[in-house]
Order: sequence, then structure tokens, then C-alpha cells
Amino acid sequence: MPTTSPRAALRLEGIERRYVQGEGRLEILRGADFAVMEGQSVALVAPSGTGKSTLLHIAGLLEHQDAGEVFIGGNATAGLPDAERTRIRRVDVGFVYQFHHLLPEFSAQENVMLPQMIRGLSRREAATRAKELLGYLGLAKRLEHRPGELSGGEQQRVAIARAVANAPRVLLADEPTGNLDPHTADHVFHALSQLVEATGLAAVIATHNLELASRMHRRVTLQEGQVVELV
Ligand SMILES: Nc1ncnc2c1ncn2[C@@H]1O[C@H](COP(=O)(O)OP(=O)(O)OP(=O)(O)O)[C@@H](O)[C@H]1O
Repeated sequence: MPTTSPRAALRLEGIERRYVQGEGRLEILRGADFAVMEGQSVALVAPSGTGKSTLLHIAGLLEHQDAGEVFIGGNATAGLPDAERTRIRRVDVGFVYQFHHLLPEFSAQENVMLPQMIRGLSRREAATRAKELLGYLGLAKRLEHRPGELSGGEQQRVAIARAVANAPRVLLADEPTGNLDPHTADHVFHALSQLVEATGLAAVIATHNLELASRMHRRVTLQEGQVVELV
């Protein structure tokens, strides 16, 4: 019987990114290559200022690279018009940041419903999916809570539910537990890992937490502007 080989949900090829500051030039990414398969979680562990956020922003089509190509689900994105890049980002990419950025006046459930309604789902459909996701992340009893009425770990789990509400191919998380105590960080990481296993998402998680990174499928770092596998 033929076996299906895993597909790269995200592939970066020869990514270059430099910043010009006055007379100086900062070469942050110098031909970075990187691929993440469906259902795979990768920790990006590198010192501050080496370009983790830059790499995630380029991978998520939030920022343009100076050279190289980003493939999402096998489709090249570099030459696309901005409107098409935005469409792909909305459909295929979910982001989680260090701070949750939830809308304070909306409930947990409504925060998870919003991206779905923006994509055209009915209120009822969005509510059902939000409830299901929040339940999965252990927040079944927090649906009506506003962000200010949730703990830090709960807020981050709502942010994760929101990021995956539209079933993206790729989840990009930038220090998602950087603002949490170790116990809560552990809980949030566990929730993230479970989601990756359950949904076939590809996840890239920038973190300084080596213990949590050790639980991801792979670990990579940035060295001289290149992505290097850690073994
Ligand atoms: N818009 C910009 N203009 C000039 N330099 C920038 C710009 N954005 C980022 N940089 C520089 O590029 C480098 C990489 O930044 P980036 O935010 O990607 O690092 P990082 O590895 O995510 O760091 P941290 O772990 O501290 O968040 C830094 O030295 C930063 O100062």
C-alpha cells in the first residue's frame, strides 16, 4: 500500500532580511531555510535579538523578506499582491503572542468567535466552534468571562483558541508563555501540544524556556542568520 509522506505546511527557502539603520546594515537572516511538517511542533530557541520574531513575522506573511520564498501549504507567497497575502494569512496562519491581545469588552467565547465571523461564519456556527475549542482547552466554565476576569494562563489559552479558530495550517507563537509563571506556562504548553496532536497543525514556538522546548518534536536555533537544527 502506498504511504503518504508528511507534507510541509510551512517552508522557508533562502530567506534574507536586513535592516538599514543610518550608515549601518544589520543582516538578520542570511539565507535561512526551514520547513515544518503537518502535525509537527518546533521550538525556536535563540538568544535575544537574533531574529526569532523577524523569522516568525516573515513566515506568517506579516513582514516582507528581502530575498527568498515562503511556501504555505506548498504555495509560494513572495510575489503575491498584499491583498492575497492577507487572505492567506487569515486562512492559513494563526498567531499567539506573549501578551494575549484579547478584546477586553468581549467574553472569552466572543473573542474566539470574532475571527470566524470575519471569515463569514454565522454567529451560531462560530459560537459552537468557540465553545468546542474552549472546552478542549479546559475553559468550558469560562465562556462568559471577559479577559479581565481570567487568569494569565486562561487568557493565553483563549488566545490559542482564537488563533486556531479558523483551523489554520500553521500556528506561530512568539514567547507564548513568557509572561507566565512556570506552572501556568507548563499548562499552556501542554494545551498547545495537545492541539498540535489533535489537529495536524504545524506549530513554531519561539521560547526561552528550554524545559518546554524539550517537549516539542524538534528544536531549532538561529546562528549567523541561518536556521540550525538542535539535536
Ligand atoms: N524595524 C527594525 N529596524 C531596525 N532593526 C530592527 C527592526 N526590527 C528588528 N530589528 C533588529 O533586528 C534584530 C532581530 O530582532 P527580533 O525582534 O527578530 O529578535 P528576537 O530574536 O525575536 O529577540 P527577542 O528574543 O529579544 O524578542 C534585533 O537586533 C533588532 O534590533
